[in-house]
Amino acid sequence: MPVQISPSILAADFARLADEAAAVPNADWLHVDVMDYHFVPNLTLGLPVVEALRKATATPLDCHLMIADPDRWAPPYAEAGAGSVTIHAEATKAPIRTLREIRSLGARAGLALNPATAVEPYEDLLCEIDMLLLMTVEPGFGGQTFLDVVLPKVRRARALVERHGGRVWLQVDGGVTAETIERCADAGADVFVAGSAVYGASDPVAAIDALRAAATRKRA
Ligand SMILES: O=C(CO)[C@H](O)[C@H](O)COP(=O)(O)O
Ligand SMILES: [Co+2]
Repeated sequence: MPVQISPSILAADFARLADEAAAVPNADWLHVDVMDYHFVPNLTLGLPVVEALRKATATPLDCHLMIADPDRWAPPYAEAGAGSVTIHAEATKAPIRTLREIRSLGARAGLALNPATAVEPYEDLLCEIDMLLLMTVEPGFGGQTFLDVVLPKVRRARALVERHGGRVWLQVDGGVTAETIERCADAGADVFVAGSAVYGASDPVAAIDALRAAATRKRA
């Protein structure tokens, strides 16, 4: 699978979201961080903004739900037209039911793991998901420092994914820069979220090209 880059609008100007989406035409996805003050100590945006963004851009939306009770709140994001909906393993009480519902509504289903959550207990769920998201910062805020301590888990996750046919995408999120992306790609990630490294750059298009080139070099 070719490298994919998913710029996080968490680092964009929330007053100009349609323009900010248009500023990254070379992005594969637009990463939308939904936070609720409960699962994480921050509040961002929700369904109405996702619905509005869906109409404002042709780039598929990669919704990362950092919310309590995703079993109740995740399916509407798929109904709203998100291309991918990711729920946290630490928050769901019925992952299989919720992941199946997301898929049945036409979206790709993702499962996210916090930095300290082991991947091995979720091996049997790989057949229920299209993407595994490994957080490389503690969730809640953009602009944090990449946690190298997660890299061995990325390698173990890649091995598990390959053992199950290699179909599941492996996403890393948090502190991904032109420098840290190489280590992530080397460990086996193939979908890269980048907020500050894209929207904090003077030229977001060039920043995406540079991230993609660095990751592709390492995966080759
Ligand atoms: O899920 C997230 C934080 O919880 C964000 O997607 C992530 O932090 C991206 O921002 P940056 O690239 O600036 O770290
Ligand atoms: Co995110």
